[in-house]
Formats: sequence, structure tokens, C-alpha cells
Amino acid sequence: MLVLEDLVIGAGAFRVTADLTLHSGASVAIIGPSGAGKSTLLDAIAGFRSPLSGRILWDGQEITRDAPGKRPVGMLFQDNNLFPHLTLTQNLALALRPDGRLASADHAAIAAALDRVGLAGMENRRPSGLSGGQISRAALARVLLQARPIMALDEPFAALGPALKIEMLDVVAQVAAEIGALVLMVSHDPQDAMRFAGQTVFVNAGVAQGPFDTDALFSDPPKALRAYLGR
Ligand SMILES: Nc1ncnc2c1ncn2[C@@H]1O[C@H](COP(=O)(O)OP(=O)(O)OP(=O)(O)O)[C@@H](O)[C@H]1O
Repeated sequence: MLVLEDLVIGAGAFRVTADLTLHSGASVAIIGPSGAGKSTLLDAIAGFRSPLSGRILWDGQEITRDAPGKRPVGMLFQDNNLFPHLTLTQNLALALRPDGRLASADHAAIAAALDRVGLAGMENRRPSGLSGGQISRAALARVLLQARPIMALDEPFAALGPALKIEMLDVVAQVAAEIGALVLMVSHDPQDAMRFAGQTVFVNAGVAQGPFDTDALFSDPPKALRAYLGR
């Protein structure tokens, strides 16, 4: 269970507040207008931003000030964040072993993760030798490989066509189900939320609201959400 308790996060003069609870195994979409604070919220959960006040708890343990690598969070960034000078195997290896020393089983795990996202045989490519969609799938493979209890995905599949996006969302759902992970996914596409996420957090003007039941939220959206959806 992830608890954000009276959390206030600052980004320059901007503030995001959150006071909510998300359960293990849930899939949660994080939606809201551009600049509302969605990435800021995810960054704080993953440990890339220190909150100004409040607490973050995972299964009762406070993780508010823990370094990102010590948190139960695997994060897929908006820019996918692969090292350009490293091959896919080397990029994924860092997720498993920050010291770079791979055990023989690690190679099989990396190959399996790449296979799962449709990149089998591309182990030795560098990001420059991949399309934008392939890079986003490689970044997903890295999160899958980490198999952390919270999978935080910041607009993960913007570079993919509709069919491939659905396929990758299904892969995320399968892996999350296997490990009982909580999935947090920032998206601008209401279809993603409805297809993938039982719950939705709506971030508006720096306030994270919810979680709401996704179907109920979209079938009768509050005024601010209607404005965002253009309805
Ligand atoms: N380092 C910073 N200094 C000042 N302001 C910042 C900083 N980082 C983010 N902001 C501001 O914080 C606000 C929230 O940004 P954030 O990236 O969280 O929004 P978002 O909801 O993820 O938007 P988008 O959907 O466009 O990615 C924005 O107004 C942004 O300009």
C-alpha cells in the first residue's frame, strides 16, 4: 500500500499536493492538464524530488527521504532515459546490477525482457540504432526487469501506434499481475486510463485528487475533468 500523507512537492514556485492511498496490485492512471503536476508527483514517489512536507509510506515503512535506488519503485521516464553509448544489454544490465557485474542468469533475464517487448535479437544495438517506439519498448523492458513493487510510467507509449500501445499495456498488466505490482501511469489518453487502469488520480492545478473508479469518473466527470477532456 502506497500512502501519500499530506504531501507537498515543490517545483520552483509551483506546488503539488497529495493526500491519498493506493493499494498493491492496483493499476492507476494519473491524468490531468499539461503542467498540472503529474510528472512532479511521480518524481517525488520515485525519489527524484524531495517533498517540502508530508510523508510517503510503502507498506507502513516511511520512504520519504530514501534514495531512488532504495525505493520499491521502477520508473520509466518521459524521455525514456537510456544511455546513448551503451547497448541495450548494457543499459538493462545497469537496472539489475549497478556495479555492471552480470551473472550468467542475468543475460537470460535481459534477453527474456527484450523478447517480452518485441525486441528479441536487438541486445547489442545502441539507442541510436533504434526507432523512437523501440526505445520506449526498451525502457519498458528495463522496468520489467527491475520487477519492483511499484511500476511508475510517465507517458510511456506516446511514440507507439495504437495497436502496439495496447500490446505494451497488456505486457505491463501481465507483469504487474505476476509480481502483484502497483502500476502508476501518467497518460494524456483517456482510452489508456479506461483500458488499463481500474483507478484514476486526477491532477488539476497542483492538487492530486482521488483515486476514483476510472469508469465512474469518465462516465460522469466533474467540471474540471470535463474541461480537460473537452466535453
Ligand atoms: N525545476 C522546475 N522549476 C520551476 N518550475 C518547474 C520545475 N519543474 C517543473 N516545473 C513546473 O511545475 C509544473 C508541473 O510540471 P509537471 O511536469 O509536473 O506537469 P505535468 O502535469 O507532468 O505536465 P505534462 O503533461 O505537460 O508533462 C509546471 O508548471 C512546470 O512548469
